[in-house]
Amino acid sequence: MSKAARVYSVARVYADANQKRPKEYWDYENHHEINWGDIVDYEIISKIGRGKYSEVFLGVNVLNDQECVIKVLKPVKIKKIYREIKILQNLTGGPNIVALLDLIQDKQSRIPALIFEKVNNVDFRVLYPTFTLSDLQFYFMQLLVALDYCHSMGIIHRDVKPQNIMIDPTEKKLKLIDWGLAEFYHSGMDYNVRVASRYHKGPELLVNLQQYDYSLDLWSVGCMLAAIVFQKEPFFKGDSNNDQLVKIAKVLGTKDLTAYLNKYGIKLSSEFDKILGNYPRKPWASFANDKNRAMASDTTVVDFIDKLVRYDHQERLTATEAMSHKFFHTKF
Ligand SMILES: Nc1ncnc2c1ncn2[C@@H]1O[C@H](COP(=O)(O)OP(=O)(O)OP(=O)(O)O)[C@@H](O)[C@H]1O
Repeated sequence: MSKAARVYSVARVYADANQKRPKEYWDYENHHEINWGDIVDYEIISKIGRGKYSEVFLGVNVLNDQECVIKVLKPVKIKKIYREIKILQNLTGGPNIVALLDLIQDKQSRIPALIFEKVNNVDFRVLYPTFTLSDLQFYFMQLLVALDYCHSMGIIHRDVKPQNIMIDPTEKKLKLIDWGLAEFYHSGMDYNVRVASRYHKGPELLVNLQQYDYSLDLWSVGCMLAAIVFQKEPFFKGDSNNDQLVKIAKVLGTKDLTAYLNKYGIKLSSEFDKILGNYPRKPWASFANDKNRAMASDTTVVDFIDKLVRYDHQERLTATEAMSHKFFHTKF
């Protein structure tokens, strides 16, 4: 991230969230006090996941017999590690945010590991197909509560996707995890667009609009909701980053994409000349079919998707606005 020569986009909400807080809150490169816990307090039980940046284990805290999740970081830039830790320290205790319980470090390799509360997650490929509109209302509200909280704390998650949302349906609990790509928002900064996973990348990332903000996370929420409602997982399935934009344009149309680029003075890379056609806007109703009719025929949920899945990041509902949408105030 770097200071921009031209400021062309500023967040509609929480633009000064970090500016009004002390430097120690957001300056993760220069302010990092870590009180390392004791590695002997934890034992590994089994491996539960492997990400790009870590290996994740189910563990136990032998002092209190509590299960936990141990995320052993792979060697990455130390700045990225400090950023994830600082963000987790700032957000732990917040609603529907996974709690960081401890930090440990291997004595020899000095490799750090993060200890988290464990969520009895049910895989989204199993869970989402069982959802009713009333479940969607409940869990998407919980997700928005988490996002509104992190945004109000000046933090963009930048990797919202089903794999990073842990849901325990028995306890009706949702936790937003994986803050490894999250970043502090400062207005007038140019950010790296190589964030989020392809299917959930907002148009801003795909057209190289670097002054994006919290609204990036709301695009990803819209993609997730559209995938469930229309039973099309993922909703936009690009074969590459450029193809991802083409897939989006085949739904939202080329005209609105051009208007978006013009509004912020962005020029599309010439790589798109050969692959981007002139597509009309596809009405949401055209995604309804016999299989998804139960949900896709509800006008409130479709209107909600429509207000999230917008090219223009400033047009999308903010997390606060989303929570007031009539979808959440309808009795199903
Ligand atoms: N608190 C938790 N409770 C239960 N399971 C968890 C928890 N934290 C992580 N996991 C599991 O471990 C996986 C990887 O965790 P995480 O996303 O934090 O790692 P990552 O290396 O950043 O992953 P990626 O490269 O996919 O972004 C998750 O998708 C999830 O299945």
